[in-house]
Amino acid sequence: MTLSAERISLSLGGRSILDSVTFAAGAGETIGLLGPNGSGKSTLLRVLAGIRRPDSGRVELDGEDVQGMRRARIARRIAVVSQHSDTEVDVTVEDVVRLGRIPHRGIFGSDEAGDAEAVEAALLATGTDGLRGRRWSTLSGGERQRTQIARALAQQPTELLLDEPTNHLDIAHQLDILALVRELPLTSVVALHDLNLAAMFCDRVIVLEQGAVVAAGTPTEVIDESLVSRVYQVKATVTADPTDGYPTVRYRPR
Ligand SMILES: Nc1ncnc2c1ncn2[C@@H]1O[C@H](COP(=O)(O)OP(=O)(O)OP(=O)(O)O)[C@@H](O)[C@H]1O
Repeated sequence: MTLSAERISLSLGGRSILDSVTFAAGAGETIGLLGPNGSGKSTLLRVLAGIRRPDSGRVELDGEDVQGMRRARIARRIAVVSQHSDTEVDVTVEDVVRLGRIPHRGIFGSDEAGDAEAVEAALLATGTDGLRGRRWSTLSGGERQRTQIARALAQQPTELLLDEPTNHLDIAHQLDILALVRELPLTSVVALHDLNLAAMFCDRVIVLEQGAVVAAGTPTEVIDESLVSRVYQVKATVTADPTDGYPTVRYRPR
């Protein structure tokens, strides 16, 4: 269960958006995708999910080219939580989570017991079981985000791609969602802005700047004062947390 990108390049509107991006996520790894606004994180996630075709390079799922795979087959493997997941129809939380089961429906219908079990497990894991009957339009931003993550989990993917999943979440839910992602036996690629959370929950991080990978490795190897200053143009003090050793970033005013 590995997802890899090999020299992915993509231009949009005459501008280079992804520039020869290469990386491989091993089975069960949580990879943090870091980089400033507009550095190409969401675009790379879309390419990894087979939603956007790169100009050159290839994405492989267990060694197979994603571009050659049927959509339904990709959807049984890869679940995506995008930044602006929304729904036009005013359905309930449970209905949204149940959408995650669509890729598993065969021509002879679905495994109803399996579907119900997956939906239940996803609701429980994300703490949305208490919201199951609530209408989407009545949910807060954080509740919507957790519902979308539940939908992705109900899909029972082997790879999970999340675009800023902690957006809108309070601190407790940020910690809970990232702990959950890390504990799941899935390969996850997570776009994140918060370097401290990335340090706490990612096995490895990849840093993009103007579409190119400028650093990659464990959070301890990558997240340091020079990176924060070079890539984000922010002065910071980075220390190793005395308890767990993770790099801890304290920003200075600009
Ligand atoms: N369809 C498009 N046409 C032209 N430019 C695009 C298109 N989609 C994205 N871009 C540009 O590609 C660049 C990368 O965008 P992307 O959304 O991947 O960045 P990001 O790192 O996810 O940013 P953020 O942190 O702000 O979410 C941006 O400059 C964006 O304006």
